Amino acid sequence: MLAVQQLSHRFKNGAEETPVLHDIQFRIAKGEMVALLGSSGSGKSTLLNLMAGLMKPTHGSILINGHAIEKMSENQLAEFRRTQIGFIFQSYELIPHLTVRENVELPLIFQGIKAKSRKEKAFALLAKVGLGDKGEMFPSQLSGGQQQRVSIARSLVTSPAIVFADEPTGNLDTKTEAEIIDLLIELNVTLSITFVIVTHELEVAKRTQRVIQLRDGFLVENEPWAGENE
Ligand SMILES: Nc1ncnc2c1ncn2[C@@H]1O[C@H](COP(=O)(O)OP(=O)(O)OP(=O)(O)O)[C@@H](O)[C@H]1O
Repeated sequence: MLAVQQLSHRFKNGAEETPVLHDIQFRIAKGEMVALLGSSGSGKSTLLNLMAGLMKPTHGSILINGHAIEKMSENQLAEFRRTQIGFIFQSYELIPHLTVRENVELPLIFQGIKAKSRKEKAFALLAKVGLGDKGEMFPSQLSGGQQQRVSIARSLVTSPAIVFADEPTGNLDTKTEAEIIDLLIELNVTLSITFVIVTHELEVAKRTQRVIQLRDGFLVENEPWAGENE
């Protein structure tokens, strides 16, 4: 489903070059839930941006469902991201003047899906994330955990091949964090969604099936998680 092959990346600022990722290699199978773990500055965001096609790597390849995304044109990439990739952000990134339902529908508008079908899909997903009765409220009327549930519903509405979550519980208290991870696990199991969860928290990584760990831009661990899968 996702294959990262001999991936290296360096940032260039004038004459100065900053090597950030070094010969990264791993695979993620369909339906896996993987944590990308590493401390601040280890290269997680850079790797995420490369896997999501937001940047081109200096060297190497990223294949999603057999498509080498670094070879795509900007237009192809934009279309690929819209249809195949879901995103969940630390700060939810909901549009404040749209209702919860309209926020979830938004990715479908860009796909030209008709209003009735959009609404049905949005409500079905809101019910799945436990917000079936909140569709006509505005994001500011919801708690942080509920807003993150909306953003999770939005990430799934296009039925993407893979969902990238960037520190999805970074703004939440411990109890809400556990509830959001519970929800992601449930969605992973019931809908076979492939999730990559970027985190610097070991507690979050421990709940996933597998951890891919970065240290100073090198892969240090890429094994099935041996420990407690609470
Ligand atoms: N545009 C850029 N130009 C130069 N260096 C950069 C650039 N973006 C990131 N870096 C450097 O790359 C390294 C990895 O950064 P990255 O943001 O990928 O780490 P991270 O693990 O996501 O950290 P955090 O958890 O703090 O977000 C850091 O040393 C950072 O300073």
